Amino acid sequence: MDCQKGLDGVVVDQTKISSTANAHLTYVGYPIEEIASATFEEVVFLLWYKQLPDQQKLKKFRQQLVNKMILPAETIRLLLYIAKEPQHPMSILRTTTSLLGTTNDVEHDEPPKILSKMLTAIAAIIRIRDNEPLIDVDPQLSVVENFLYMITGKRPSSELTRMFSTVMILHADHEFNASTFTARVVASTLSDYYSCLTAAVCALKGPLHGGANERVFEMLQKIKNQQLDPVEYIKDQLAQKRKIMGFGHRIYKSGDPRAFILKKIAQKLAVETNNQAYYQIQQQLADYMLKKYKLHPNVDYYTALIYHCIGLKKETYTMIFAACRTVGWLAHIMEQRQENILIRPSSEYVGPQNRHYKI
Ligand SMILES: CC(=O)SCCNC(=O)CCNC(=O)[C@H](O)C(C)(C)COP(=O)(O)OP(=O)(O)OC[C@H]1O[C@@H](n2cnc3c(N)ncnc32)[C@H](O)[C@@H]1OP(=O)(O)O
Ligand SMILES: O=C([O-])CC(=O)C(=O)O
Repeated sequence: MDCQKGLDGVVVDQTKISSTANAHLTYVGYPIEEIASATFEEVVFLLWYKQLPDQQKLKKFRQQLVNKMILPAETIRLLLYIAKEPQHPMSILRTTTSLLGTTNDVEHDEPPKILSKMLTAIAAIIRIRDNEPLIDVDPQLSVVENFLYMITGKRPSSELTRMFSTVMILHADHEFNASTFTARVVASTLSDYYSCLTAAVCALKGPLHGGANERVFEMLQKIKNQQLDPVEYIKDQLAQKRKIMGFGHRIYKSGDPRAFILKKIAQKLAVETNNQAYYQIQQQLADYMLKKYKLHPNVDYYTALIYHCIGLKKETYTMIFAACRTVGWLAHIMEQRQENILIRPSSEYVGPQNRHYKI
C-alpha cells in the first residue's frame, strides 16, 4: 500500500455522527444550515443518540446536563491553584481535563456529566484568571445560557444566547478532524473518557487546528493597531512562507459551510459592538486570499471576531472551541467503543538498513 502523508483522503473508519461528503456538512443526516437553528441540547442529543428528542426528553436532558454542571469541591480547590499559572489557557485546560479524571469517577462517569463538567471548568478557568469570583449554575437557565453566565457573570440576552448556540452547534462535530481522530485513537486502546478528552485537547491546541482562532485575532489586532495595509501584511507573511491563519481546509476547497453562517454573526456583532474596523480588515483579507490563492476562510476565521465582540480575551478562544467540540469528541469516543478495533496503522520504513553494532 502507498504511504499517504497526513492520511490525506484516507477513509479510516465509518461513522454515523457527521459527514462532510461533497463539502456539505451534516449532523446525523441534518444539513448544518438547518440544524444550526436548533437548541444546543437538541444537537448534543442528536449527535450522541442519533435522533432528535421530543419535548419531554429534551426537557429532561437539559435538566440533566444543567444539574451536572456543578463541579466537585475538590476540583474547584485544585483549579483555583492551577488556573492561575502563567501558562497558556489551553495548557491549563489540558491539565484541567486530566484533573477532572482524578477528582471525578473515572470508571463510571458518562458523557452528560463529563460534558457539563468540561463547560463549567472552562468557564471557571476564565473567571479565575480574570480574578473574578466563580458563578454558581442557575438551574433555570439552559446549558448555553449557563455557560455564558458562568463566563461573563451576566445572564445573557435571548439574542446573544441564540447566536452563541449557533456558534456552539457549528463547532460541535466535524467527523475525523485531528482532535477527534486523536480521541478515537486513545478510545481504541479502551482507555477512559477523560484520557481520550485530554489527548483531544492537546491536538486541538495546535495552530493548524483549533489554535488558529486566537492567531486570527492576533493578526487582525496587529493590522488594526499598527495601521497596516491588510493586503501588504498578507504578502509579507506569505513571502516569509507563513500560513495565513483562518484560511484553507483539508476538506473544503470551495469554502467552509460553517464560515458562511459565522460571517453573518460576526458582521452583526461587529456593528452592534462598534468593531466594524475588524470586520472590514477581515473582508479585505478574505477577498485577497480568494482572488490570489483561491483560499477561503475556515471555521476559525470569523469566530475570532465573534469572541472578541462578546468580550472574550483572545487566549481563551481555543478553550471555547474545546467546550463546543467536547460534544463531538464524546460522540466519537462512544462510537469507537461500540465497534472497537485498535487503531494501529502501518508505516513505511525509509531509514538505514543492514547496520551492525560491534562490541
Ligand atoms: C478547525 C480547524 O482545524 S480549521 C483549520 C484551522 N487552521 C488554520 O487556519 C491554519 C492555516 N491553514 C492551514 O495551515 C491549512 O490550510 C490546513 C492545515 C488547515 C489544511 O492543510 P492541508 O490540507 O494539509 O493543505 P495544505 O497545507 O497542503 O494546503 C494546500 C496548499 O494551499 C496552501 N495553503 C493552505 N492554507 C494556507 C494558508 N492558510 N495560508 C497560506 N497558504 C495556505 C499551502 O501552502 C499549499 O500550497 P502548495 O500546494 O503550494 O504547497
Ligand atoms: O476537519 C478539520 O480538519 C478541521 C475542522 O474544520 C474542525 O475540526 O472543525
